[in-house]
Amino acid sequence: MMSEVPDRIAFLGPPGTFSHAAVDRFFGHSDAQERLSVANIDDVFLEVEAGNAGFGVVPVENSTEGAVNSTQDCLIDTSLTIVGEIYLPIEHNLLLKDPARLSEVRRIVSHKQSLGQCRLWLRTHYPDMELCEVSSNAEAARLAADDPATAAIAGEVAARFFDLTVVADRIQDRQDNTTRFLVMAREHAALGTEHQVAGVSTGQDKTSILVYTENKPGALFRVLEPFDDFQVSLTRIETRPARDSMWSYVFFVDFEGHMQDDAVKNVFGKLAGRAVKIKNLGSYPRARV
Ligand SMILES: O=C(O)C(=O)C[C@]1(C(=O)O)C=C[C@@H](O)C=C1
Repeated sequence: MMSEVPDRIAFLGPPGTFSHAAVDRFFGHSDAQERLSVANIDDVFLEVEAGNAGFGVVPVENSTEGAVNSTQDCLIDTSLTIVGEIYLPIEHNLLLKDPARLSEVRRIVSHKQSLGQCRLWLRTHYPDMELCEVSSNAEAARLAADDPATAAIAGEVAARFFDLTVVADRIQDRQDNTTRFLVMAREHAALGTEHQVAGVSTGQDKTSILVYTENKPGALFRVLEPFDDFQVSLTRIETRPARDSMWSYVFFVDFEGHMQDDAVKNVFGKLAGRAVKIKNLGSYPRARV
C-alpha cells in the first residue's frame, strides 16, 4: 500500500469537463492535489500507469447512452486497479459565444456521449444542423468560444470557464441522466480520511471483474451460477469484443461485495475452472447513486 496520497489526478480535459467535476466530487475542491488534464481517455490510463499521476478518473457508463467503449477497452489491457466510483448527474446545455447571432450557427459540437444523450432534443430543435464529435465537452466549449458559428453542448462549468451563454438548458433527453466514473490507481492507495482505505472491505463495496469464457453452450450460465448459489448480487454485466480473435467476447461483471468477503470468496472458489480467464479489476467502496 502507498504511504502517502499521490499528488496528481489525471482526467479527460480541458478543465470544465464532467470528468473534471467528477474529480472534484470525489477528491474535494482542495488545491492540495494537482489536476492533470489530458486529451483523451487512453491518456488518463497511460499517465497513471507511467506514474505521472497517482489517480485517474474516467467515465465508464451513462444511464442514457450505456457503456463508454474507450474506457471498457482500456480496462481490458490496463494493469491499474479500480479504487473508487462516482455517480454524477449530467445536465447538458446549448452554449454560444454571442446569443444575438444564434441564426448564424452552422454546427453543433460535443463529445460523442453527449450528442447521444441529447439525440431527441437535437432532432426536434435542430434536425438539419451539422453535428461534430470532439474529444470532450469542454473542448467543444473551447471551440465555440473561438467561433460564433459553432455552438457547443456542455455543462454549466464549461460555460463559465469559456465565458459562453446558455441558450437552452437541461437539453438531455432524460432528466435523470447520470454518468458513473471510476477512480483508477496503480495499487490500492490510501485515499484519505473521507474515503475508506481502498483494499479493505467496508461492508458496502462493489467488485469489478473481466471474464473470458469458452464459446460453448452454457458457458456464461456456468459463470453466473455461483453468484446465484451464494446470493451475491450482480449490479452490471456488459459484453465487449475480446480483440484476441474475431467473434470472441469478454464479459464485464460488477457485483456487490469485496474480494475479502466470505460470500465472494465462495463464488470465486466455485468459479475456478468455469471460465478461461478472470481478471480482477478491483474492490472499492460503493458510491451513492
Ligand atoms: O466530455 C466530458 O465532459 C466528459 O467528461 C466525458 C463524458 C463521457 O465520456 O461520458 C462524461 C460524462 C458525460 O456522460 C458526457 C461525456
